[in-house]
Amino acid sequence: MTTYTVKEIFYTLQGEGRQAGRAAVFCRFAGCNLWSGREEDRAKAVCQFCDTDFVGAGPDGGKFDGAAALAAHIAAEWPKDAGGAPYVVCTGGEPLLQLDAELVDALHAEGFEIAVETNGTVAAPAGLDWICVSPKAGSELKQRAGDELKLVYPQVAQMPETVAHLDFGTFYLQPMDGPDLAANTRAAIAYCMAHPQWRLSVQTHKVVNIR
Ligand SMILES: C[S@@+](CC[C@H](N)C(=O)[O-])C[C@H]1O[C@@H](n2cnc3c(N)ncnc32)[C@H](O)[C@@H]1O
Ligand SMILES: Nc1nc2[nH]cc(C(=O)O)c2c(=O)[nH]1
Ligand code: SF4
Ligand SMILES: [Mg+2]
Repeated sequence: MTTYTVKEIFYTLQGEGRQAGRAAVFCRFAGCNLWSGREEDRAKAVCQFCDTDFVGAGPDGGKFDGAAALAAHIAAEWPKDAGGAPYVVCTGGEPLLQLDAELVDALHAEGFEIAVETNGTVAAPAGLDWICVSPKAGSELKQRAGDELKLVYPQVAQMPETVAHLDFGTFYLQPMDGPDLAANTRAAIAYCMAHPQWRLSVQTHKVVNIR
């Protein structure tokens, strides 16, 4: 039986991209292939700008034995008899290191539409309902099609021109959060206005101060 290692599970609104504003259960898997998650390793990591703690187990996290057990735990976070389509966002860390066909089936059996937020270095399993790929400079992109491509901007070695031709429904620039957020936002706005294929993705959950 597969054991899944989960940092946290929580109910909130999707803050980013095309589904922003939609109620969702977030399942944040522990671990990533582009950074250990330890601050002392950040400067030598492939991905150095991560805004997320995905190490260990936090609220409602831990180890889950089997897809059915994890899917049941996720389903328990969705409000009962509330209407709307149950929606789960699998993120991390890197969710595709753990999200497999068994878990896809188990989440569908619980009635969920399944979204994933991935760095694209691992091909997605079949059957996902929404694929968001966020390419990272210095990594090899294996998942080259999906519903939205959401590029954190700017990344000098991964500018929009390098991925604009890929097979995605919508193309987003998401300003890199950190000390230069204001300047990065201005630069992303200028790029989108000069290249209308691209749209701006604001991290709205940070603006309204929810998880
Ligand atoms: C924490 S990642 C987890 C999923 C996956 N590992 C990935 O990178 O797509 C979730 C989203 O946050 C984005 N992100 C991470 N750090 C960011 C930052 N400092 N500013 C803006 N977006 C960031 C990622 O690019 C990704 O779209
Ligand atoms: N509200 C909210 N929306 C999000 N969209 C993507 C997130 C992520 O960390 O993957 C995220 C997150 O952490 N919180
Ligand atoms: S790939 Fe995603 S989870 Fe991993 S370090 Fe980068 S932003 Fe964070
Ligand atoms: Mg986040």
